[in-house]
Amino acid sequence: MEIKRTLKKGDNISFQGEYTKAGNTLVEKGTFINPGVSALLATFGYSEIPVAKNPVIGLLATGSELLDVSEPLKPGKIRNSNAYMVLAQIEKVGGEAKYFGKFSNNFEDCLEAIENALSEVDILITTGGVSVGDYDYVLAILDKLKASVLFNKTGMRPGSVTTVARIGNKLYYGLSGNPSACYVGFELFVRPKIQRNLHHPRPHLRKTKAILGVDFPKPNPFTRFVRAKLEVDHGCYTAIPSGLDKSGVVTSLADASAFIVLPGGTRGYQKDMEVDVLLLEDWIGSEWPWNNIVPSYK
Ligand SMILES: Nc1nc2c(c(=O)[nH]1)N[C@H]1C(S)=C(S)[C@@H](COP(=O)(O)OP(=O)(O)OC[C@H]3O[C@@H](n4cnc5c(N)ncnc54)[C@H](O)[C@@H]3O)O[C@H]1N2
Ligand code: MOO
Repeated sequence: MEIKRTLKKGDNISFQGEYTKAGNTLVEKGTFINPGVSALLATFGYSEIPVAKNPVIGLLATGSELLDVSEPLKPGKIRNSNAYMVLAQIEKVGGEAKYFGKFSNNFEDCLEAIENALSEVDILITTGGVSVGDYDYVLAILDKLKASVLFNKTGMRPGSVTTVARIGNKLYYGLSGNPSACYVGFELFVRPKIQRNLHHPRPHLRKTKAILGVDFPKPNPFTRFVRAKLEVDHGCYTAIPSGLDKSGVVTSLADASAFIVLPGGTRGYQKDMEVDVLLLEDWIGSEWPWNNIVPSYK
C-alpha cells in the first residue's frame, strides 16, 4: 500500500467544539430562520425556541371601479390587482395577511369596514381613495376616527399620496390606488415596520450602487423610485427600467428586482451615471438607507 499525500496530525478527525465554542451565540435575535439556521438549531438540540409573532396586517381595497379577478371586464371598471399584490407583499416579508375585501367609495361603508378591520389586526392598510377626488374619503375617515395623522404626502413619485396615521394603538397606512405607487409605498413604509416587528436589525430595503443603463433626461422635483431590472456586468450592477415608468403600469412591477433612486432636482440623469438602487429580492437589508443618499449628478 502506498500513501501519496503527507498527512498532518489531526487530519480527517472531527474534534469536540470544532463548529463553535461553548458560550458563543448560535443565532442572534432577529435572525430569519432559513434552512441553514434550522439545521444549526436541530444540531444543538433546540427543538423549541422563542420566535416573534408574525404581525397581523389587514388589507382593505377601496374603489367602486374594482372588479374581482374572475369577473369579465366592463366599461369604466378595472380588476382589483392591488389586493393580490399587497397580500403577497405582506406575506413575503413575514406578516400574516388578513383580507377584508373591496369596498365602494361610500363614506359610511368604508368607515364601518375600517373600524371593524382595525379591531382584528395590528396594522391596517387600505389602497385607493387617499387623494383629493370627490370620493377620496380616507382623510375624512381618519378625522372621524380621531386618528393622529403622521403624514399624508411624501416628496416621492410614485406614492406621493401615501398616508400614515395612528388610530388608538394601531398603525394605519393609506396607500395609493395606483398600483406602482401602492407597491412603492408598501416597500418603503410598511415593509420596514413589519421587519422591525420581527426584530430584523436592518429592516429597510438594502441600498447599493448601480450604473444607470439609460438616460432620464426629464428633471423631476420629487425623488423618483423607478422600477428596474438589474444586470451584473463585470461584478457591477447595471440598472435599467423594467418597463413603462407610469404609476398605473403593472408589467414593469412584475419584472422589477430593484428601485432606481433618482433624487429630485432640476437636472436629469444620463446613462452611465452612478445611482443608488434599493434591492427588492434581498434579506440583508439596510439599517437606515437615507442619510447618505446624495444627488448623483453633483
Ligand atoms: N388634484 C390632484 N389629483 C391627484 C393628485 C394630486 O396631487 N392632486 N395626485 C395624483 C397621484 S400622484 C396619485 S398616485 C393618485 C392617487 O389617488 P388615490 O390613492 O386616491 O387612488 P384612486 O384615485 O383611488 O386610484 C388611482 C388609480 O388606481 C386605480 N386603482 C385603485 N384601486 C386599485 C386596485 N385595488 N387595483 C388596481 N388598480 C386600482 C384606480 O382605478 C385609478 O386608476 O391621485 C392623483 N390625483
Ligand atoms: O404619486 Mo402618484 O403616487 O405618482 O402615482
